[in-house]
Amino acid sequence: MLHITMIGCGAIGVGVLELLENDPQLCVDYVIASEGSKALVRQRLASFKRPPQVLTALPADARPDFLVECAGHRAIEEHVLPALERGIACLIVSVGALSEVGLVERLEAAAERGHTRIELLPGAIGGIDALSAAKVGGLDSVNYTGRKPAHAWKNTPGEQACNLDTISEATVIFQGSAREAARLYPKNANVAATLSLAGLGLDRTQVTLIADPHSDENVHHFEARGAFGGFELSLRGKPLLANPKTSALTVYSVVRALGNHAHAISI
Ligand SMILES: NC(=O)C1=CN([C@@H]2O[C@H](COP(=O)(O)OP(=O)(O)OC[C@H]3O[C@@H](n4cnc5c(N)ncnc54)[C@H](O)[C@@H]3O)[C@@H](O)[C@H]2O)C=CC1
Ligand SMILES: O=C([O-])CC(=O)C(=O)O
Repeated sequence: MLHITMIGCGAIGVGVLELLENDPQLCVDYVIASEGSKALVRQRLASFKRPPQVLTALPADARPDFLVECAGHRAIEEHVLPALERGIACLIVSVGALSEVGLVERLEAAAERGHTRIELLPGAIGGIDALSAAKVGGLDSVNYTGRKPAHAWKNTPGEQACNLDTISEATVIFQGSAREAARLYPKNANVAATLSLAGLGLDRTQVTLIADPHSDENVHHFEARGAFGGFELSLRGKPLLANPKTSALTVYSVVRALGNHAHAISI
């Protein structure tokens, strides 16, 4: 059985725990929550058959097989970097955080010192295997379009680009590089950052973001061209009820990654 520690227990974390509850090969022993959310997280986990212990930091003597981050940028600084130094393999969901200058290098250095590894999860997007394989032969272009319901862009610069409450048709709220998208839309930058890291990097990956008052899905579309030929992928993700900015596929992506480590055959 693999022993897991999970950082963050919001929309993704709870979804993952629900799906792992009856898995005999995976056990989440600890959930790391921020001090202010500990009580709420304990309440969320009260109905679980084998609720993990809720702590604010990994105990010094704990040695989980994997630490899974489902919390955000600050959690990478607070928990992932120290865990890597301790030799604990980490799975990261908040890939958008890696757009911060220098963070990729710091994660690599910490993993090297701890003789361990970091796995960036595909989360809400698919086709990352094909894109990163295509990169080996050389890529010419990667263009990504993210289309979400208008209300999913609340509290972002999308509010300055248009009136999200009254637009009557799909409206482009951003066009530019993945680096600029990550700077302006840090909470919606995970897919753009994942495509950039797998493909052409933050400066050469082109991003368009759209607020669509008629959509109830998070639609991720990208087109890649290079020596391998070309491909395009459109993924219409259902948002999670608990957080409409997050697609349900992200939860399944975490469960798949953990299952691949636990089971004899990985796919
Ligand atoms: N790779 C991808 O495709 C996707 C990645 N994400 C990312 O996953 C992360 C989690 O998403 P959701 O579960 O929807 O968010 P959420 O807001 O529902 O839950 C996040 C939880 O993490 C906790 N948290 C925040 N900082 C923490 C810290 N320093 N230590 C411990 N706990 C902390 C919060 O209290 C909250 O309970 C976000 O960073 C989001 O951007 C979300 C969707 C797709
Ligand atoms: O669809 C999702 O779950 C998240 C998303 O757009 C992003 O962070 O890039």
